[in-house]
Amino acid sequence: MIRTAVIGLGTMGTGMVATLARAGMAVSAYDVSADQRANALPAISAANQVLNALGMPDKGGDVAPRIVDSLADCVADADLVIENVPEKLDLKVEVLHQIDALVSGSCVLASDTSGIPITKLQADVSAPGRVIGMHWSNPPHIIPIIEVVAGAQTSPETVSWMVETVTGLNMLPVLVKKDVPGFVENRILYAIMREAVDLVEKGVIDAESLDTCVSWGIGYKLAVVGPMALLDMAGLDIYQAVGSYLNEDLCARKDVSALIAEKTGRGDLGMKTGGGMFDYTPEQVGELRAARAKKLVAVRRALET
Ligand SMILES: NC(=O)C1=CN([C@@H]2O[C@H](COP(=O)(O)OP(=O)(O)OC[C@H]3O[C@@H](n4cnc5c(N)ncnc54)[C@H](O)[C@@H]3O)[C@@H](O)[C@H]2O)C=CC1
Ligand SMILES: Cc1ncc(C(=O)O)c(C(=O)O)c1O
Repeated sequence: MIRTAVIGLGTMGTGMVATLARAGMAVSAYDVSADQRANALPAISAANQVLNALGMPDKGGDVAPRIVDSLADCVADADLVIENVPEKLDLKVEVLHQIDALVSGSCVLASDTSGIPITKLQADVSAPGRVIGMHWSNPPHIIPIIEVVAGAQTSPETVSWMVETVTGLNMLPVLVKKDVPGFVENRILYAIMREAVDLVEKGVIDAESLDTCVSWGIGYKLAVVGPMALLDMAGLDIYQAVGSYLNEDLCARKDVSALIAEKTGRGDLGMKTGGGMFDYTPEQVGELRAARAKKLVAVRRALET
């Protein structure tokens, strides 16, 4: 049995814990915040309900995840530690450094970073060969892909072990061949996000209609026909013709838009604070999560056929 420790129980941590436990791993989890630790078990239980709806085999039996109040206790005896703290380079380097001092020489240190190059995260660790990117997608218990990313010093054995481990979770490992910022998934997502925010900011479309356009247009289509296959479906001549006047007009700003900077500056971070691009009551947050999970389960079922 693989013993896994999850560090950070925010948006990503609890669904991850449910997925790992479900696959038969012994899971312990830690968050620096007592509130987050207190809220973790109900969130893990909600994720488990979704895994039931997905028909995921339960290899975990009676072994419930342990939520602990010290990092040392959490990672003691772990074969795999998944770092899942906020996306700040210094914080991640510090947390990995602390974990490194607490684990055995064979423990794999994985990071769920959204796109910080793994080469930067392994620089301050005693055995950099065991550090690897394990990038889940939100909600982590529903979206089946996990990007596996080697840094410059990651060993081939760690990469093979991670690919096998991800497969054992009933997830789809996607091996990223170069340690580029954002890996693959977020390079694509952030190209879309930059253009989407720019269109709303410029008043070309309102936020709600933008979502309708993307979800029922390219979102729906790309789930079935990936971008490379879509080129062939549309015709490369069409892409050549449209790209030759459109590419130069697309948003190419290097900073993050003022609209987002203003909102984050005010603490409007989205569902976790009750307001972001849209507003939410606590009840609506719960209802939206459940409704979206139900739809994602149905779509995944349909796509798997
Ligand atoms: N939110 C998303 O859609 C996705 C996020 N990620 C990445 O996953 C990581 C975590 O993201 P979220 O869960 O969204 O963040 P979050 O802010 O919701 O949760 C982070 C948690 O880490 C805890 N924490 C902070 N410092 C800590 C420390 N020293 N030790 C233990 N716990 C600590 C916080 O209390 C918080 O509960 C980030 O690197 C993020 O970029 C990856 C995929 C998707
Ligand atoms: C806005 C945003 N940023 C990062 C990620 C990620 O995959 O790291 C996600 C996600 O959906 O998983 C995201 O929505």
